[in-house]
Amino acid sequence: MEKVILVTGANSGIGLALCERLLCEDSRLQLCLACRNMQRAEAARSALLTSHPDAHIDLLHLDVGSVRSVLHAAHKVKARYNRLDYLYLNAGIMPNPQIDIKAFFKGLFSSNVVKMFATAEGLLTQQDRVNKDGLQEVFATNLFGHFVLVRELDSILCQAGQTSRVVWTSSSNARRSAFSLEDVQHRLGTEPYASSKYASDLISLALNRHNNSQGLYSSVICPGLVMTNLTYGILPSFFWTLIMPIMYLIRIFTHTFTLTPYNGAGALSPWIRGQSITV
Ligand SMILES: NC(=O)C1=CN([C@@H]2O[C@H](COP(=O)(O)OP(=O)(O)OC[C@H]3O[C@@H](n4cnc5c(N)ncnc54)[C@H](OP(=O)(O)O)[C@@H]3O)[C@@H](O)[C@H]2O)C=CC1
Ligand SMILES: CC(C)=CCC[C@@H](C)[C@H]1CC[C@H]2C3=C(CC[C@]12C)[C@@]1(C)CCC(=O)[C@@H](C)[C@@H]1CC3
Repeated sequence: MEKVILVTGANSGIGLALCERLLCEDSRLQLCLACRNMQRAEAARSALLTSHPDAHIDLLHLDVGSVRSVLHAAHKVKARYNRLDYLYLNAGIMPNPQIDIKAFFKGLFSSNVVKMFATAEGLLTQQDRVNKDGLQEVFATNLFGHFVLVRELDSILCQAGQTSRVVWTSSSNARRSAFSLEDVQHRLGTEPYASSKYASDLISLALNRHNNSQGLYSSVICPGLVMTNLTYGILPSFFWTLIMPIMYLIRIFTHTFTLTPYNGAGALSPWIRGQSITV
C-alpha cells in the first residue's frame, strides 16, 4: 500500500516545496494538501500536477487556527484514509513582525553576530491578537491547532504494526526564555513566534514520550532562513533581492541561510527515504 502523507500549509513556501520534493522521491505517494484557502490549494495542486501528472493529490480544507475546523478536518481524514504515514505540521504565521534596528547594528559588531543571523535572537518582535476561539492567534496556529490535529488523528497514527511520523516545522528562533509555563499562549510578551516554536519542540518531546511505544515518532526541523511569504512580511521582497549577495556571503558563516524553499524543504523530506536524522 502506498504511503499517505498530509502536509499543513501546503499551498506556498516551504510546504509547497516539500510536496514537490516528496513527489520527486516517490511519485506514487498519496499526498493530502491541508490548506485554509481552497483556491490557493487548487493552484498548488495544479502546479504539482504539472511536474508530476500521475500524482495522487487530495485537498483538505483546514484552518489550523480554528478548533472547529481542525476537528472537522480530522474527521474527514479518518473517513478518507485508513493509515497516515507522515503528518507534516508546517502551517505557521508571524504576524506584524518588527525588527529592532538598534539591536541589529549592536549585534553586527559583537561576537554574537553569527548566532544573531542564525536565530534572530533579540531582533524580532511581533504583535499578536486574540482569535475567534479566544486564543492567541500565533499559539493557536503554530501550535495548538496542530496539537489537536495529532490527538484527533491518533487512531490512524498509532496503529498496531505500523510506524507513523509527525514532523513539525520548527525554527532556530525558538527560545526557552521566550516561553513560560505561566503564559503558554504568550499573551503578555512580544515574541509569540519564538514562544510557539519552543512550545512545539516541547510538545514533540512529550509526544515521543507518550506515543513511541505505539509506533508514533515526532521530530522538529528548522528549514533555515527561507525566502517565503513569511519572510516577505518582515522585509519587502525587493529589499531581500537587494541584499541577496550579502545573504550568500553570510551563508559562508552559517548553514542556516538556506534561502530557497527547495533548500529549506530538503531538511524535511529525507524522512520518507527512511534515513535517520539525529535531532
Ligand atoms: N521562512 C522561514 O525562514 C522559516 C519558516 N519556518 C516555518 O515554516 C513554516 C512554513 O512557513 P513559510 O513557508 O516560510 O511561509 P508561508 O507564509 O509561505 O507558508 C505558510 C503556510 O501556512 C499556511 N497557513 C497559515 N495560517 C494557516 C492556518 N490558520 N490554517 C492553515 N494554513 C495556514 C499558509 O496559508 P495561506 O497561504 O492561506 O496564508 C501557507 O500555506 C512555518 O511554520 C514557519 O514558521 C521556520 C523557519 C524559517
Ligand atoms: C541579512 C541582512 C543583512 C539583514 C537582515 C536582518 C534580519 C531581517 C534577518 C537576520 C536574521 C533573520 C532571521 C529571520 C528573519 C529575518 C532576520 C531577523 C527568522 C526569524 C525568520 C523566521 C525563522 O523561523 C527563523 C529561522 C529566522 C532566523 C533568522
